[in-house]
Amino acid sequence: MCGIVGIVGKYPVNQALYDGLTVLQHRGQDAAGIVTVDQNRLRLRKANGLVKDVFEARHMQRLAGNIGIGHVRYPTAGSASTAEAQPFYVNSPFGIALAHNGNLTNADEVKDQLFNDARRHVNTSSDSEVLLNAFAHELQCDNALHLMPDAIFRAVASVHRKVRGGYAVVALIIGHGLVAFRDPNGIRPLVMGKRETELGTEYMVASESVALDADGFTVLRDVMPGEAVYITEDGQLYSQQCAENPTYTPCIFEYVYFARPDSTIDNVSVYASRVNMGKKLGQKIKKEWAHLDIDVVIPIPETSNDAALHIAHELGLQYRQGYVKNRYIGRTFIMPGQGERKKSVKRKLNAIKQEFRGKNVLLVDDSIVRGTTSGQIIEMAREAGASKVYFASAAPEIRFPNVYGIDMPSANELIAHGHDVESICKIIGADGLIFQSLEDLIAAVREENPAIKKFETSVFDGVYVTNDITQDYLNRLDAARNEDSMALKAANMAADLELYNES
Ligand SMILES: O=P(O)(O)OC[C@H]1O[C@H](OP(=O)(O)OP(=O)(O)O)[C@H](O)[C@@H]1O
Ligand SMILES: NC(=O)CC[C@H](N)C(=O)O
Ligand SMILES: [Mg+2]
Repeated sequence: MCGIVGIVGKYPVNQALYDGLTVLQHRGQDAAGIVTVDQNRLRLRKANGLVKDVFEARHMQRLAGNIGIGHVRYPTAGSASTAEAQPFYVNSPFGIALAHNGNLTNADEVKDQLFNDARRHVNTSSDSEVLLNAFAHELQCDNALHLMPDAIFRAVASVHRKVRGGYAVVALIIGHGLVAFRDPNGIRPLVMGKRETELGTEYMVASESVALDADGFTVLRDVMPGEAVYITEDGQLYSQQCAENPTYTPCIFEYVYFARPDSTIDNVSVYASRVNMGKKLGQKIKKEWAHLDIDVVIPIPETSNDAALHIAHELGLQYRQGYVKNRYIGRTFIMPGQGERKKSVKRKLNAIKQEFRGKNVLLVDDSIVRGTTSGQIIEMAREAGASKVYFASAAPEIRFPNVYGIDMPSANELIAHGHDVESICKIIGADGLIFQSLEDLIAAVREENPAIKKFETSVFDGVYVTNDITQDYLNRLDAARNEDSMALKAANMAADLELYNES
């Protein structure tokens, strides 16, 4: 789940882009990049690493200009090479840079088509470079010296017809301005806002509203599924629905795990949805586990904190922060490779013994994906002296791969795949395990915005909203991106000479 930002300002935007990316760091920890336009030229800095490490003072000085976009990456396609850090760039037409959150499900076909139709070469294995070329190709078809808003919207409409999957996009077109668009199902989030200055209105788009808050922009609204927004260099704002049959189907996992609680996505406060998840799961526990003698509720920091507190309230039990989180270690789930993830749990979390000794504890997490966290955390609870360790997950069992921008490519790596609750409980070593039902999860989020009738819930139910996911596709995805093939790719990567090679 990457993070994207874009600003059309009246003053230099480098610092605001940097600050926006910093508060979106939880969406991608692997690479970061910024592109600005200065005197008709694109200025680029991108590299692997956290925002604070990628941009040094000398890079920030180079990133001049009042208009720019930025990206933090969590790879879901291609490799982890610096060459696949974003934004990507093509020089024709006009000079375009693009940043993408999401994942295309027909990138290979589109890539072949672009070569056959337009002799366009895509140099990396990133689906985002394919998306950029698809957009550039459609803009090129117009053949005008300067594109009017209608031409840009026509190009986005053609992109919607040709590419499939999840995508929220920001792009810069030299001599024109910033274009932002969202896939026709609205799987990935995108919000826009504005800020008044003495020189006029500045506009910003971002994956989450928290980036707008950090930069002092006020939220105007979400970009609608299928909609495109075009803000010219001098600050004229145009928007148009570009999809033929848009549906409002945002990814429910944003609310479960990805987004920050202080963000509002599609008019749903992420925090409020997590409170609701806690309340609903608390009620279920009360009903189904009335016979259990739980002493205390303990969250697994940090995403589960809000849900856990409300489970405790429902049960009338104490909520205790039994684990301390090392603030210098990032999120485990979005780390590349199971080895890294496994090692990081113990470096990241440590138990406070007094909260466990002789007690029956209920540990709460937002979700169980590969079981990396839960298995180790339960072991820690026992080592700290817990008598019984029960476990509750605020999301249902994750049994199916994700194809829209979350790196869960292989069903076999999911702990719930092919297992019922009892056997998952055994594998993670708990004395009892309970999951939220999908119905309750959907209700928890919908309560905050009933206008959303449906969510993208494929990891829980195997229903893919783009209607193009076959077992054959999932098999190919698994073969290309499971742990073993990614490890092999990483080993071979050092031998690749990258086209993008600036430091
Ligand atoms: O079953 P797993 O494969 O371990 O994945 C699920 C865990 O990973 C995430 O935590 P993470 O450390 O990424 O972030 P957090 O600090 O925001 O909770 C999530 O909150 C769960 O704790
Ligand atoms: N998580 C994402 O949004 C990833 C974007 C893109 N598919 C990449 O791998 O770079
Ligand atoms: Mg967690």
